[in-house]
Amino acid sequence: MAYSVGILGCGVMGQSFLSAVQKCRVLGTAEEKQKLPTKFYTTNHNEESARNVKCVLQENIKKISKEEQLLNSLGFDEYECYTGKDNLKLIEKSDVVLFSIKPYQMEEVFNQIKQANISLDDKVFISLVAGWTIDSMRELLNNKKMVITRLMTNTPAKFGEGAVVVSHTGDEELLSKWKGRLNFMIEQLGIMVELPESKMDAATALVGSGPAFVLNFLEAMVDAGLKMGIPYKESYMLALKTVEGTAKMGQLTNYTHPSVLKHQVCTPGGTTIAGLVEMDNRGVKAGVINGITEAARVASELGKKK
Ligand SMILES: NC(=O)C1=CN([C@@H]2O[C@H](COP(=O)(O)OP(=O)(O)OC[C@H]3O[C@@H](n4cnc5c(N)ncnc54)[C@H](OP(=O)(O)O)[C@@H]3O)[C@@H](O)[C@H]2O)C=CC1
Ligand SMILES: O=C(O)[C@@H]1CCC=N1
Repeated sequence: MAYSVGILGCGVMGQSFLSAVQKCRVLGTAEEKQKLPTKFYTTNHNEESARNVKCVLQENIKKISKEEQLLNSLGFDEYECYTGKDNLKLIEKSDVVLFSIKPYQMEEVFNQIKQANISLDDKVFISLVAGWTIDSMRELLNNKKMVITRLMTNTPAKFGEGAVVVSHTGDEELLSKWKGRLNFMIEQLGIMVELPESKMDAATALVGSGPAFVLNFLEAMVDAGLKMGIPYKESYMLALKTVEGTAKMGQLTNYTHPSVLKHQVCTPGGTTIAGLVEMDNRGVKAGVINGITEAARVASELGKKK
């Protein structure tokens, strides 16, 4: 069944979502493409950003296909970019609506939707918005039946390299109709796990904010290389490959506990244990744990600030 997707708030994350889905639309098999939307609508706050979304996506396609193809030659039946004033038009035209506006913009937009009296039972709402619970969305919409999915991912999702946490809710019959297609579309963002919605604030901290934490560590590694006289580019390349290689090693050893892999690097009386002890003295590990749990605490507060 052909279906349409509207991205309400097509900024950093909305564009990441579109880029990942678009990549499969361009490169996927015929069977895969059948599970993806054929029509896309997007809204942005202002006219210039709305126009820019189309340019960004056209550029993406050129990069993926390495050919001068046009959006409409790639199996997109329809593609339109609106401004925030047309959010209701986007919702009316879309079977699935992805909300990727900021948390403080949600209440106004949801009130607009409620006042417009659009029939919602056959629509699917997906929210990427940190802190907003499914219950709070259902309450504002006064709808108990429709499928509402919460999604948390991160900026690497743009390249299909995201970590994704998803929770689906809604009427059982509607869910069974949609779940397969929604999961296939969402899997284009990266590795996906389904968890209860109660874990979404934790996911927001670990996954959503995660790239910034990893980049903070990476920046420190690059700076350390520079301090020891390694030129910037070489320092960045080496630090990046060390992070990437270590991440892959975790996967390739079937998720062997990090402490076991860490032990393999430590020569008695050697460099690594000296470095680790110094980092422990400076509270690096406790700082990371406290930083991530503090991010989760803030996530739990975001939906309450109305
Ligand atoms: N950034 C991240 O790493 C992650 C963010 N999130 C969540 O994703 C959501 C979006 O974040 P992010 O993409 O970073 O934010 P951005 O500011 O990049 O995107 C928000 C978009 O919403 C548009 N917008 C604003 N008001 C309206 C309106 N009334 N109607 C329609 N569109 C509107 C803006 O338009 P314009 O371009 O014209 O300003 C903008 O493009 C947030 O809720 C955040 O919690 C989740 C995971 C990771
Ligand atoms: O910083 C934030 O609030 C958002 C949510 C996760 C990543 N960015």
